[in-house]
Amino acid sequence: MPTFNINMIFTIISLFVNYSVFSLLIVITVIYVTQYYYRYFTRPNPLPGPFPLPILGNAHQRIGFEHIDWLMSLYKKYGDMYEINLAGERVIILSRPDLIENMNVPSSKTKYPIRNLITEGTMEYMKYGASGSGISRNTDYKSWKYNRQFVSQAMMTPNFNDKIITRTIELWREMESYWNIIGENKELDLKKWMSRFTNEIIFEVSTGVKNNSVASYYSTLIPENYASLNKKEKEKIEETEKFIQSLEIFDKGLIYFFMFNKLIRRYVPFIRGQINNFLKNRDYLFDKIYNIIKERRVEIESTPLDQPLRYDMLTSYLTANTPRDINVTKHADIELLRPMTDGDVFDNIFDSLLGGGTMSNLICFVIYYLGTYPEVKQRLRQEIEMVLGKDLTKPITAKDLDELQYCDAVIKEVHRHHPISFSIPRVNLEKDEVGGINWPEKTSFQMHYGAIMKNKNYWTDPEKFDPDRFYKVEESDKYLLEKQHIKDSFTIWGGGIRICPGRKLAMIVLKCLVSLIYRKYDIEIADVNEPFKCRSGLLRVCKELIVKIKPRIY
Ligand code: HEM
Repeated sequence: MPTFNINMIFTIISLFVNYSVFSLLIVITVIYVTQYYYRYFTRPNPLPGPFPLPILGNAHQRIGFEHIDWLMSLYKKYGDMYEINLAGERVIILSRPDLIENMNVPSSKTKYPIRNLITEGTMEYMKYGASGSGISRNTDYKSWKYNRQFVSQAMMTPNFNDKIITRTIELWREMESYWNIIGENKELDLKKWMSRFTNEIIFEVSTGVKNNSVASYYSTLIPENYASLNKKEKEKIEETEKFIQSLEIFDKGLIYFFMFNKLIRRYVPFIRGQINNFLKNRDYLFDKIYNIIKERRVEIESTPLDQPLRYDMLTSYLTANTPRDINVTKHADIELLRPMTDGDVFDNIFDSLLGGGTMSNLICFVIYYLGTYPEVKQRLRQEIEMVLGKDLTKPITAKDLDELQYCDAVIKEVHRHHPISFSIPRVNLEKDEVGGINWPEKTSFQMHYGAIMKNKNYWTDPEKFDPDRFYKVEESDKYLLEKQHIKDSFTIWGGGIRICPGRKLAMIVLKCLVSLIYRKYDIEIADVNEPFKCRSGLLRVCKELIVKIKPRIY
């Protein structure tokens, strides 16, 4: 079957010059559709999956579903290995541990060093070049490695864990003081508080600047306080709030650029409106972050050489491989010795800010589950008391956090049951065999953990919520399947060389905050009969969590 190029289209147009535009459109459509289905029916390694439409692929079948539920319903219909087509890209969905074992190899020799190909949608939304930059969407191994070393290094700086713990405790005390003023009988949207909390921590770690997002949010809730502020203070609060909201809007927009191709994004009326709003929001957000970078660059340049620079990720990126370099570890690889481009610095900071948002969702999920499983909350409290003692003011240490093993198990079980990262992409840069089939290089796969983490062949009674399946498993015979399979069938952070570099930081903040809250307070879900308000695009996020916070009765 020949491919139709522009000359042939002109020839066809000249043939039909006497016909109406309408007839011409019909002919072009027939040619396009025939060619589309010719390609579809002759594709290599056809797999079961929903039947696609030209231009739309399978996007129309997803309408009315959350992404996580759509993938799950297709899994139930088509099995462990099926294919979908979104924005013109064929994606193979894998829902069994043995199908994905090659994808999480923690070695530079992995055939799967990248997550996604840079699509035309990613290029538009992220304003990327062909290989991306920074870390998470980078498709060039050397450039990814170069960027990743700085994030890994930041997490390894001396006292990093202690600093995060101290900052989490400080910010918790501040947030607690606001909650106490608001009073125990008021309903709060915990999701809003948690996004500000995690954003403030991650913003400070990444940029070295305090953005006071918790205090700003509090001010917006108390009209008398807000009214007493001067114009400049109000503007600052509004700006901080706008920034947090725009990160959430950006996140929400991602799926549109993965699902719909340019034609749909540009010309389908309802979608076009949404896309324009997402792009406007993106421009605001990117400008804000670029300005932060520019300002810090000027500060560094105007700091005399004999004065030390403070340590934060942004300063580490801006000074990398320059005479002002504050990084302790230097690489021997000559190609890793260049200063960072603005694009790299931007993407690395942006990745961290998005990671902060993810943390707030997992905290909300944990709090929701603890609110609905009182016996689990009770056991968690016993552990917190055992590890931290009865003095409610005693600061938490890194050693305490290590000992909070049941807390660890609760977080894991919440994520198994209600995952944020339910489907993690991988692309092979070399041919590989998956499921007994040979796949050419640059095939897009998704490791469908949403299904893997609920598969009865790997999990005992998988629908049951029970943190014990992660707690001292080796010491009991209750969860034999888990004993054998957890390593390959569970994840929060992904795996292999692209595993989340923020996982240690996220676990510290999560465990710290859970202990600080539950040792002193009770969180009641306002309406336990209401479904948990979440949505899912590429990740599952909490939309709202209305609670009442009450001091604990001993
Ligand atoms: C509860 C919070 C978080 C969850 C559930 C989470 C989850 C994930 C997952 C599943 C991946 C993909 C890994 C893979 O492909 O195998 C990832 C990648 C990544 N995460 Fe996180 N993350 C969280 C917090 C953070 C934080 C706080 C940061 C910032 C410091 C961060 C920075 C990143 C980056 C930069 C990547 C890309 C890594 C690469 O491509 O090399 N994440 N995360």
